[in-house]
Amino acid sequence: MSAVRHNTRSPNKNTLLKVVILGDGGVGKSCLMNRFVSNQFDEHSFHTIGVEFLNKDVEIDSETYTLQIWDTAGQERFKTLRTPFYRGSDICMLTYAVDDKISFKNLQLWKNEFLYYADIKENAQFPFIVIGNKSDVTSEEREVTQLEMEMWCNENSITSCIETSAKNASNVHEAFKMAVQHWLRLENRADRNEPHIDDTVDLTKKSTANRTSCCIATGDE
Ligand SMILES: Nc1nc2c(ncn2[C@@H]2O[C@H](COP(=O)(O)OP(=O)(O)OP(=O)(O)O)[C@@H](O)[C@H]2O)c(=O)[nH]1
Repeated sequence: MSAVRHNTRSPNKNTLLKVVILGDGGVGKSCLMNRFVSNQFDEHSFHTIGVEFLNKDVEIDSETYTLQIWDTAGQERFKTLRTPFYRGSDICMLTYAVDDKISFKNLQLWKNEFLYYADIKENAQFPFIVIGNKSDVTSEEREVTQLEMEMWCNENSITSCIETSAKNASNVHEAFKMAVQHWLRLENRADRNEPHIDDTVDLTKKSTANRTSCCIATGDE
């Protein structure tokens, strides 16, 4: 499986994207999915066992994308139930809770687990997005700053991150939209680099590959 799949979009057909949400148990993965898909929030959400998925359409630049969102069980004891579902993912949301430093420190483990079980080469470009959920908590309860999130992303070459609250619906829609936009950037880049059969290669010309740089967005777009 390639890290970024070749674009097969056609004008009348929705693009189906598999989005997997990973992170420690209790950071709010199920609540994020339910807020996004059904605009509902459950104060007493139960732990997920294995995986669950829901579909939701998003529109970006007049194109519709169907997101197949996979909510996984964050607890260690469910590892063998969740990891078989990583393969074929188009987007990975690495999630922590801003009032839980350990869940933030564990992002590295989640990233590694995803790369391993999705069978993606370490150095391949893959659309990861980091989500700091529970941004509604008080400043006394907060254990991870936005700056710490941005620094971690920089160190890990992740260009998209955002703080959300599934509870008060802040930035939830934006997070999923940002994830698709990130996927599109990599997809378009892969398209540009795709050689065409009738291309003539000028070996005397130096490469001027026009790499777009993307920036971290941490608030409303
Ligand atoms: N304050 C606050 N609480 C939240 C938010 N999102 C989720 N919660 C609460 O956090 C708890 C865990 O939420 P879940 O969505 O079940 O967490 P999860 O990451 O899916 O957990 P696992 O299924 O065990 O992996 C629940 O009590 C939610 O009500 C949020 O944005 N803010």
